[in-house]
Amino acid sequence: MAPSEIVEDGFASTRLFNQGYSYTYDDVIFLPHYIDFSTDDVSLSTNLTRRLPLYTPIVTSPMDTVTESAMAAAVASLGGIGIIHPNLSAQVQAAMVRSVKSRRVPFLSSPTFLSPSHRISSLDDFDASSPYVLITESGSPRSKFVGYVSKSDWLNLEDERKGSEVKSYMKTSNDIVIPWNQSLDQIESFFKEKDSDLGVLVRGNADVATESEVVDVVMKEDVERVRGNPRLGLGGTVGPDGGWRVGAAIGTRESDKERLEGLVKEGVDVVVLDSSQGNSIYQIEMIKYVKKVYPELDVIGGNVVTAAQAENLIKAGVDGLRVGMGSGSICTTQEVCAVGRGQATAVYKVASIASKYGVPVIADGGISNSGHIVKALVLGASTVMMGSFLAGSEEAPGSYQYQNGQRVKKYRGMGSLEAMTKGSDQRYLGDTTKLKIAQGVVGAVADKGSVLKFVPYTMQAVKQGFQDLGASSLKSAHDLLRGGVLRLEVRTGAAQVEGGVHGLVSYEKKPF
Ligand SMILES: NC(=O)C1=CN([C@@H]2O[C@H](COP(=O)(O)OP(=O)(O)OC[C@H]3O[C@@H](n4cnc5c(N)ncnc54)[C@H](O)[C@@H]3O)[C@@H](O)[C@H]2O)C=CC1
Ligand SMILES: O=c1[nH]c(=O)c2[nH+]cn([C@@H]3O[C@H](COP(=O)(O)O)[C@@H](O)[C@H]3O)c2[nH]1
Ligand SMILES: [K+]
Repeated sequence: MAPSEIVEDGFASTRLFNQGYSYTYDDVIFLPHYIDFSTDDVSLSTNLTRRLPLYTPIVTSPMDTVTESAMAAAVASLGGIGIIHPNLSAQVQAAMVRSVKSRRVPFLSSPTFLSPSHRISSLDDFDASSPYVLITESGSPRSKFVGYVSKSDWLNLEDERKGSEVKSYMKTSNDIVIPWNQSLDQIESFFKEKDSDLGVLVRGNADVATESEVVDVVMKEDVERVRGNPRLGLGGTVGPDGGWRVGAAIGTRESDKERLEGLVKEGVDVVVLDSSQGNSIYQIEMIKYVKKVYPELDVIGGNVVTAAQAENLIKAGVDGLRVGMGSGSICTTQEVCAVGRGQATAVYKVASIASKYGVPVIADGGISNSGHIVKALVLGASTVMMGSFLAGSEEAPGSYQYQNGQRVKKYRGMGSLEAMTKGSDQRYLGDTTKLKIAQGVVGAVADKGSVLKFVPYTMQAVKQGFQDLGASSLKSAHDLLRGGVLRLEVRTGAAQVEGGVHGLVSYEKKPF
């Protein structure tokens, strides 16, 4: 008798997920399969939506402590994509989309802009991310670059000159202007050639005020910082215009149609309808509206956790689905509303249906390690969306603080009272009730350094997981799972303890 006839090695996915349990990622484990390729042969290329391909299956969460321009540019440079959050004015959200799309290298700064007749009254006029104030003809980024002031130059001015118009002391130089779409190599040679420490990235006709735009200021050390990170080996997520691709989230209210118009004008590549329960008349109407008015734009619906919810949104016309209800690290939806689903089960069920229609699925929330990413992708997701995993990075909005001696960054739920009162009052208060109920918390996450460093390491770990499963691509993983070749088991409480580090007096966990 063959061994397979004597023992049953785990369950096929259909059997495991049809027992009436809501499984989380930690509840389930894959049994290893057969390796006949190296980790370098594993491709994680995928699709975010029907028409938007990615080299890396990473999507950043549209939350105000996770995704603004710097995060979206950095993750796009790694082959993933960022979704700009909507908890700010429509104009600022659209400007962030434009800013991401005007970059080819993930620099971080967002300098202050002034016109030649403005005055600097204190160091507070400099943005924390940049030691320079940039001077343009109109005082906004969208006009001709005329000069700059550095913090040290301003501090070294005699006291009586500090309050005068910046044009009287700014430095001017056409020598530091670099076209926005130059590569890291080209920018590096520029610094060598000009023997300069500072460059200003400019888009459009640098000589004409109304046709030019300052995209960023870059210092020599920025080039070295970006250069010092591991590369994923493939190109970034570049759109047809040569800039990074980027998405944005919107709601389902009437005012969101105007917000969307502004985003489309700036070339947004994909839009996410942001809701905890996407199977609603509001969302279905919004999907139909977007598909009718902007047929070229892919729209992601959600969130959903059941096959029935998913089918409704697919029939309404979505190009991608976001899966997860209450599984996020800052989410209290399951406690507050008694609704949701274990994330492993949710991803498996929704992806099983969505794949029949060719609609890619984003596994959203609950990811805290590379193993969770492997599980999400193998269970049928095409990408993973992450909040807490990215919120402690340099690229996330906000500055680091110290909490009990540890360097941390704030991370909060978009349904927390704090986030709701910041921008989305109207959305949350509904228009009829004044009672605010939080569905999320405000917290902090540890400093993780740059996503340019830890994301490539994480994806290397994901490739090793795929290799152990004998899957050299997402498609092959999904085929093995649906064909019943890949076997799974539920881990008991003791099995979960055994699978973690245990029995040591002390240890240091250094993933790379
Ligand atoms: N994934 C998850 O488990 C959860 C995520 N969140 C996050 O919190 C944020 C907001 O989620 P939600 O509160 O679900 O936002 P939402 O905008 O879908 O809903 C807020 C309220 O407004 C109502 N509403 C929406 N469109 C309307 C319209 N056109 N007319 C009248 N009423 C309308 C909804 O029915 C709901 O009562 C999102 O960022 C979401 O991702 C919140 C809770 C859970
Ligand atoms: O119940 C919730 N209340 C909230 O206030 C909230 N804010 C975000 N989200 C969702 O959580 C996801 C991020 O989860 P992670 O931190 O686990 O990656 C996000 O991508 C969202 O789907 C919320 N869910
Ligand atoms: K939760």
